[in-house]
Amino acid sequence: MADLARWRDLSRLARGYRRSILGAAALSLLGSLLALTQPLLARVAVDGAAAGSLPWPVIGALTGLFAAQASALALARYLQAQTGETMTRDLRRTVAGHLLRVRLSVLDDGRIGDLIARACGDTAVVKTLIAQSLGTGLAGVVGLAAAIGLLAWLDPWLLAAVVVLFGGSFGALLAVVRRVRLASRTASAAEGALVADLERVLGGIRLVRACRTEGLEAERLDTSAGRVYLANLRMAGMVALSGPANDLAVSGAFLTVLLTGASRVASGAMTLGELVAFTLAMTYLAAPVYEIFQAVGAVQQGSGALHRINEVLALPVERDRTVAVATVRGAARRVAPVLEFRDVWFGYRPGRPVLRGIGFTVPSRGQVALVGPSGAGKSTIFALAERFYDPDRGSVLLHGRDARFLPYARYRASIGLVEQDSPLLAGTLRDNLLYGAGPVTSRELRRVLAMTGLLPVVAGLPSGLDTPVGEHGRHLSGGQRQRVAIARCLLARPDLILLDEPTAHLDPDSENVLAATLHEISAVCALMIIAHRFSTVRSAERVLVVDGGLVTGSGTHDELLRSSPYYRRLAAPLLRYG
Ligand SMILES: Nc1ncnc2c1ncn2[C@@H]1O[C@H](COP(=O)(O)OP(=O)(O)OP(=O)(O)O)[C@@H](O)[C@H]1O
Repeated sequence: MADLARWRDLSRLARGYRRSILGAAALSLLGSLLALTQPLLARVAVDGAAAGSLPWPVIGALTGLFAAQASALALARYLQAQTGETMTRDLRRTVAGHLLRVRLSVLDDGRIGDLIARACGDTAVVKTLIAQSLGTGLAGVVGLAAAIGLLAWLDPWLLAAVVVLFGGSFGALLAVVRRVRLASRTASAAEGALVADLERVLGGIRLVRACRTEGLEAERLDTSAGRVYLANLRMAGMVALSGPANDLAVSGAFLTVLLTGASRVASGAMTLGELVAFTLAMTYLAAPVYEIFQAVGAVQQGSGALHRINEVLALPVERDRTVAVATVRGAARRVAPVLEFRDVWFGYRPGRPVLRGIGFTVPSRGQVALVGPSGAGKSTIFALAERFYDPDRGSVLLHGRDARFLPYARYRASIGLVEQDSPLLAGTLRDNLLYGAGPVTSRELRRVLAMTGLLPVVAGLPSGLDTPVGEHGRHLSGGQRQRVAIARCLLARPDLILLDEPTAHLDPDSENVLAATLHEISAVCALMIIAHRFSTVRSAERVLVVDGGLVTGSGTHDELLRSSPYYRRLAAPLLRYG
């Protein structure tokens, strides 16, 4: 059953490349057939030479056949390699495209490094499968049948001896091939784990250095590398085992043919030319047998990789519902809140709700501040507002429309997100500002830079907007990164910006710049802020108190100070340090 599924997967994969696979198979076959005619000519040449005259036209034809065979095989190999490369490229595109759309809940659990290994390593294994197996295997089967036919025609008795010897090694090899598949899957999984470990360590290299855990991490990587080594070694052992078995069968067969043949030539039952022709034809038997084994081995290995790729392609992706939704325009857009949570329940794990019936609205202008103790669910509210996750119950509405029925791209175009650590991509400052923004005029860019207080920053950089920001924007300060992230959001012209305020202390100047920026922004679009600073809470038109996955209070700062003892307690540190 599993075998059937494997061949089905393979044939589905090969469907789009049928022409080049068949072309390569035809060329390989042509090479094999050209090879098979050589023993017949060799027999005439050797018998002629034994009789005392060299038949030059036959020798010329034989040389021509050698050249034609070599050319056909070279072309076949190139075509196979090209098909393998094309297929790998297409598979990588498909896997990468799929990974970019995979649901975030899946990525929360999955090991990113392992997914990278599958997208890069396993797709390359599949290439080997294609390059080695499909075309060659097909040609090998036909070539084997033709070689057996020729040998039977030359001498059926000698062939019987050969078949017995080859048959034994065939059985032994089949047993090995099955184990190779399992070992290959283990090796790929171990390799995925190693890449995942490396990705984790390099991603947190500053933490590793600061905690002086290089030795510990090196040990872990050693262990993972050791697992890959062992799995590959086991596979190599099995492949190596099959080699001598094959060689033994081939040597035995040759010896038997030469000994039996020599006595038959001596007794006059066979000419020397016939024995040479048979021996030559036998060498052409070994090649297809080898090709078939290689193909079966490659299919076993490749199907392990294909299985891992199929697992990635089976991961659920964000899919737009096919419901026509009219754009909300004009008055309706102005009247409806830009964002509404209506009795939203959500948990990362089944039966463990983090949000327990959250409800609030965000008007189309002004600032709404979210405050609450650590772990209350503030970031989770942002994650649902961005539709990184879907609510388990209740609904999120954008301009009064249920978010579930809006295309993801359209929904997210309306909502900008500025995370606390404001990750930037490597590239120039301009690249980062315009990332995902669409066409932007230089006037607009200047206006946003002024609004976010970035003009002096840009002026101070060696190449202005074209200065590289370094990996994750490390050449910029935390505050500057935050403002670049805000500017990037603004350039995409969203209706609402979600901003997770930095917890780190800002100097008074930076804090004033940020407060002024937020004030200006809230005049052009709605702003929802996870607030860590008294100044932010104070200037918000509305404050939402989130506690234990519920909104437990709502109003202005002053109203809440009067009405909510809990808020008073919560705001005390803000009042003290803000
Ligand atoms: N990706 C996740 N997978 C599983 N649980 C999560 C995940 N993210 C958050 N949680 C859990 O959900 C709860 C709410 O977390 P959340 O980050 O929303 O709180 P928060 O109010 O933003 O906290 P803080 O102010 O400390 O950032 C916490 O118990 C947290 O452990």
